[in-house]
Amino acid sequence: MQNVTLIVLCAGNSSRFKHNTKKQWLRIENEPLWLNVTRKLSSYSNFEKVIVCSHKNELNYMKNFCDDFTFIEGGSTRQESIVNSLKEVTTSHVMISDVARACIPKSVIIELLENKDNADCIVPVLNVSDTVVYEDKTINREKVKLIQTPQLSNTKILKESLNTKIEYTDDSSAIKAGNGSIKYIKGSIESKKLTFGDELDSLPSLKAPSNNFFTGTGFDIHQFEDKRDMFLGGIKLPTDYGFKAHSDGDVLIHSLIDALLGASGAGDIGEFFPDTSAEFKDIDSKILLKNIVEFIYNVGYEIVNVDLTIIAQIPKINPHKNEIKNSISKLLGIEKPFVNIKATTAEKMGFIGRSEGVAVQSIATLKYYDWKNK
Ligand SMILES: Nc1ccn([C@@H]2O[C@H](COP(=O)(O)OP(=O)(O)OP(=O)(O)O)[C@@H](O)[C@H]2O)c(=O)n1
Ligand SMILES: C[C@](O)(CO)[C@H](O)COP(=O)(O)O
Repeated sequence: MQNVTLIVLCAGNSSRFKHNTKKQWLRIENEPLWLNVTRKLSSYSNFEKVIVCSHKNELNYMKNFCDDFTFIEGGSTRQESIVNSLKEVTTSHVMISDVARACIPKSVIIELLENKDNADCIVPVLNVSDTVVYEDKTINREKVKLIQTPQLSNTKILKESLNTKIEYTDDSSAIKAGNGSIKYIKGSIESKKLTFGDELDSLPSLKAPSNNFFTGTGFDIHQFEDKRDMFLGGIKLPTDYGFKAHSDGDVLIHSLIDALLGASGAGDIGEFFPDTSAEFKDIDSKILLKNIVEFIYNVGYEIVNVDLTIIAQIPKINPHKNEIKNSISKLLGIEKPFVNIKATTAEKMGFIGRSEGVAVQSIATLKYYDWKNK
């Protein structure tokens, strides 16, 4: 066993990527990119521990995918994510890689490890063969290096070097600033970092996402309460009673959220928005749905269609169906024909039949974002 921990940084926002799906969640067949990258890197050597540093919104979801790694919540910058992850590192050395470098060859990992004791930080680099202009002046390209990851560092020295308020863009810059020694090894074109949305062609060796469909169901029920506004499907209905709830009580949106979470395997509404939290008291459920829709797109899905059945003795739903459909279509970011709203009474049976409340049953279908065909 190498006295080395592997950290894969997956906590970024992909803000320059500008696809609805974050780059770490692109699917390679059925596997998210972060898992594909971490599995490949961890198979290249005998690491003592493998840490996956995850965005706080995705930490619990990521944990569903694999029991073999340690999952750590990242910070708001790459450096903060490293500092958080380093708290779990007890080995003498640590290898840190960006998930955004998806196709690192095994030879780079082997060479890094072979050089482990030759400096405080071992860094793969590429030389530059194009002319380089800096602020309108052509500079000596022989002196320019393109710095890649993974970088292999002495853990103690890296921890000390990062005990600073200065933000470094990579580990070697921090170690160098603390007068640590650096050894450069040959990097690889295949290790190119995926940064911008139009760079997807830089992953030719990765397989396209599977064309599977994913289905989830949702169900929610709310009792009426007098003198409350009634919200259903994100619109306000003209009644003098609403729903008893911790939030605004939009039973349709809550049911739909559960269907979306079900289809993506992400748990249920209570895991995202606990009804014990003051933050969600009387909250507009449209905000909750927008949050979940962003999550669903971020983690690699597109919404195919939803079908919602409202079970209500009162109020009458038919006059409002079209408005609800428009509202849901807008909130989900899908065309109206892919949102179906049905309504039925309970034939005066049971508590819904006695006009004590409303239930909504939902089904949602998702597919993976097809990043190969964009
Ligand atoms: N708070 C952060 C920011 C970045 N990273 C990781 O650091 C690497 C840097 O690559 P980059 O292309 O900058 O990724 P993002 O930060 O996601 O991209 P952007 O800056 O465009 O939002 C990525 O693996 C990213 O997941 C991280 O773990 N935590
Ligand atoms: C660490 C890094 O990959 C080295 O090239 C790079 O600096 C990280 O990229 P970012 O865009 O600064 O996050």
